[in-house]
Amino acid sequence: MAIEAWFMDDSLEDPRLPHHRHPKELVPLDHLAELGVLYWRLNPNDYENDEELRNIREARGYNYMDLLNICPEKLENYEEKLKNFYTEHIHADEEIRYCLEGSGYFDVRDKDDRWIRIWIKAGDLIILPAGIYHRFTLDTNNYVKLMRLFVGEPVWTAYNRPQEDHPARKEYINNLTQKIGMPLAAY
Ligand SMILES: CSCCC(=O)C(=O)O
Ligand SMILES: [Fe+2]
Repeated sequence: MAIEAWFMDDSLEDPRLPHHRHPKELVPLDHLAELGVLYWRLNPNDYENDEELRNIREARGYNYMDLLNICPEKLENYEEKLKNFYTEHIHADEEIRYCLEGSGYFDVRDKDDRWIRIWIKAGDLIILPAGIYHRFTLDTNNYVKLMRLFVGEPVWTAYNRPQEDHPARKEYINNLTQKIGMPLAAY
């Protein structure tokens, strides 16, 4: 089954709940592609020898790789990190995450500033473009093991919203406007 994504409700309940709207409003993958979010489904078993992953890394220049276990036992400053992950932010570079075990939610803002929740599970590799507002939370399963990829020396700096004057944000909005072919008054 492909990755699932949906528009979120406005409730302030526990972020680890799904936060579907009622009735559910699912978001098709091509809608995510319009926002510059890319996605692959890979085989997470034996990822060290996976040719598909190797090809993606080669094609996109992802020479840096590390693994991140998000659970209280394995992640230092667990609470604080999770709080930061769930604070809306952008980066100057792509955010590339490959889920090897467990699951979690990447929330991204669409062109109308609505939250889209993307549910990633083992085998899902997603790329968020530089400059897209996003955040991350675990789901009620409370565990994820992620591979992080990067071009060159990794920079994980998060710039919290608002960042309308950040060059990466400006460029992102520019690309988005060109893709859609009309000005975005809201920005
Ligand atoms: C740890 S995965 C996702 C959290 C995030 O957005 C980030 O690391 O910048
Ligand atoms: Fe991020």
